[in-house]
Amino acid sequence: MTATSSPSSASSLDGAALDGALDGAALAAVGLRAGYHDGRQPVPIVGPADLSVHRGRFVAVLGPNGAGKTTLLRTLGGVIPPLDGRVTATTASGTRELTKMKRADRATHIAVVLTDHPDVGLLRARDIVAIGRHPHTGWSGRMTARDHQMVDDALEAVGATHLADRELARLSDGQRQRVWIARALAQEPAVLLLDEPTAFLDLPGRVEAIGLLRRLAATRDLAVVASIHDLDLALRVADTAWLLDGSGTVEVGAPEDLALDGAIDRAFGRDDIRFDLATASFQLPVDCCAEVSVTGVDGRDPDPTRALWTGRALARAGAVVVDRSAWLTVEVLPDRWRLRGPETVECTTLQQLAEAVRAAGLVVPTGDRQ
Ligand SMILES: Nc1ncnc2c1ncn2[C@@H]1O[C@H](COP(=O)(O)OP(=O)(O)OP(=O)(O)O)[C@@H](O)[C@H]1O
Repeated sequence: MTATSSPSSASSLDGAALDGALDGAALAAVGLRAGYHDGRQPVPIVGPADLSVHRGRFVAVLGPNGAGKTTLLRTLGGVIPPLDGRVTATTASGTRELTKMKRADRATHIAVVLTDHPDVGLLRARDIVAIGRHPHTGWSGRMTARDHQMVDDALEAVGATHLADRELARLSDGQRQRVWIARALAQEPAVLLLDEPTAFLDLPGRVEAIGLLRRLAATRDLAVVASIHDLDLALRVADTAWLLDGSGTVEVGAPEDLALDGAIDRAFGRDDIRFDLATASFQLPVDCCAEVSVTGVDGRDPDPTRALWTGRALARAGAVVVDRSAWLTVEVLPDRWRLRGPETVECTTLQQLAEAVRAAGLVVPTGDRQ
């Protein structure tokens, strides 16, 4: 894992160091400090950080509320200038600093999808996507056959061809999000930056949106960088995570490395809510009232899927599953559960099992729970 909180800043970097740091990245930041101005006073939120993303890769920007994800993405997209350091783009014509690129040139390399979309009145989806062609159409704004083809292509890439002639205002949140992504694709960028692309979507919609971004990264050779609040989803699909902990530090690494290293828990965990490595999820605190061993038929290993959901129901009931023999045993059978304790209880649902464990666990004096 690369911790990127090094105190280097752009002022201390010469050209060679900069080139070394880029290493062919489609977008890179060296010694970057991102933040805002309070009057004339700069207020750094993120950095100093060295970051880079290559084409074909999917980076998830993670961190708790207010950690600076939006500020970082806006800075990387050239929407706001860095407080310090450099953001550079590597195109076919070489590596250039973002702040020195013409706006149209930047727009053909980097497309940004933020959360605050403009009010587009009665424009149809196709009209919105066509706006993405502006960096290519020049001052006349006249669309060629190729431009129209690119609009169709972008709509198709996000699965929104059937929405082309619908007014944006009449689409669902998920459909609208697809159109905004299509507009960004119509720019034919190498880098796609998205701020919370799954906001307002239901769970299947979020899975679908993240799947789409991952597919776009692979099939269109795009460098995709997206801030995502769905930690579980992000940890599963991102090639790399940029983890912001709110102190300015950005930890960079494979999601699994960041999890094992404890960085995810450090960034998100609170006194009573911890990131549990065994389940890759946040665990709510429960008052443990009983230890339970879980077995399959005749003491054999249980079916892993049924055991997983059994463990969840037991945890909710305040029981902790242990690997040794315990005062309570749950036998996971193909069609039911058998709880052995002070008495044996047959349960046909996990709801019944949870209730039975609660009842059994509560009568055990703490000192007797070995
Ligand atoms: N222009 C600004 N003026 C004042 N404060 C700002 C400005 N821009 C950002 N901030 C502050 O910087 C911090 C980081 O904001 P940012 O929106 O980047 O966080 P975030 O990680 O995207 O949060 P969330 O997950 O809630 O969207 C916040 O405390 C925010 O209030």
